[in-house]
Amino acid sequence: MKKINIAIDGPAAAGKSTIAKKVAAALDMVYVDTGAMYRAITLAYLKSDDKDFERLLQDIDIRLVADNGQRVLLSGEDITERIRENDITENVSYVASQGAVRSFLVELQQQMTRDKGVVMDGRDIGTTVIPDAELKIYMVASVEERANRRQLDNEARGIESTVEQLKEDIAHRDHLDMTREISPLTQAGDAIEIDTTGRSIEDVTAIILKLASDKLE
Ligand SMILES: Nc1ncnc2c1ncn2[C@@H]1O[C@H](COP(=O)(O)OP(=O)(O)O)[C@@H](O)[C@H]1O
Ligand SMILES: Nc1ccn([C@@H]2O[C@H](COP(=O)(O)OP(=O)(O)O)[C@@H](O)[C@H]2O)c(=O)n1
Repeated sequence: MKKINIAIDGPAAAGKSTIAKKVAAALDMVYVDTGAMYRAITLAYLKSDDKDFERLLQDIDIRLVADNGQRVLLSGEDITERIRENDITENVSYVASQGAVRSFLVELQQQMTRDKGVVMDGRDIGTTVIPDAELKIYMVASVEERANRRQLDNEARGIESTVEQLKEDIAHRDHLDMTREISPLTQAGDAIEIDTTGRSIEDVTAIILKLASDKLE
C-alpha cells in the first residue's frame, strides 16, 4: 500500500492531537505529537541550573513510546502527565522560540518522517518539518471553544484553571507562536483548513480520513 505523511498544524487546543491520534490508529500510521517534545525540553530547562540551550541539548534524552497514543520519556523517566502542568505551558513558547531548540527537534522529527507513514501534529509541520507531506491540515477553532475544551482537559487531569484565564493564556501563546522569528505558526499554502468549532471529534476524523483516502489511492 502507498505510504504518506500527514501534517496537522494549528493553534493551541484546536484538537490536533486528539484527531491525529485517531487518524493514525485508523490508518495504522505512527502518531507523533511534536508539542510534547517542546514541552519535554521545557521541563529539562526548568529543572536545569544551567540556562544555556546549546549545553542543555547536548545531554537531552527524549524518547517517544507508542502506547495507545504517545508517552514521553525524559532520561528514562515517564513525563507524559507532568508536561501538561501549568509551569510547562507558561514557558513552552519561550523555549520553542530558541533557534537551537528548533533545529534540534526539527532534525529529529525529519528523521521520524523519512520512511513515511506518520501523522505528525504541531505548529510548523506542514511548513518546515515535512513541507512535502502528501496531506496538510490546518486546524482551527474559536478561542472560546478552545478554552472550554482545555478546561475540561484540565479538570480531568486535576490541573487548576478557569475558562477566563485559559482564554487569555491561549490567545497569548498563539500570539507568541505566530510572531516568533523562526518558523512561526502559519498555514502552509497547500494546507486544508478545518474549523472544528461546533463539530464532533467523529466528524473531524471522518473528514480527514476521506482526504487521506484520496491520497492513498
Ligand atoms: N471536534 C473536535 N475535534 C478535536 N477535539 C475536540 C473536538 N471536540 C472536542 N474536542 C476536545 O478538545 C480537546 C482538544 O485538545 P487537543 O487534542 O489536545 O488539542 P491540540 O492538540 O490542538 O492542543 C480534547 O479534549 C478533545 O477531546
Ligand atoms: N511543532 C511545534 C509544536 C509545538 N510548538 C510549541 O510547543 C507549544 C506546546 O505545543 P502543544 O501542541 O503541546 O500545545 P497544546 O496546543 O496542546 O496546548 C506550542 O505553544 C509551541 O510554542 C512548536 O513551536 N512547534
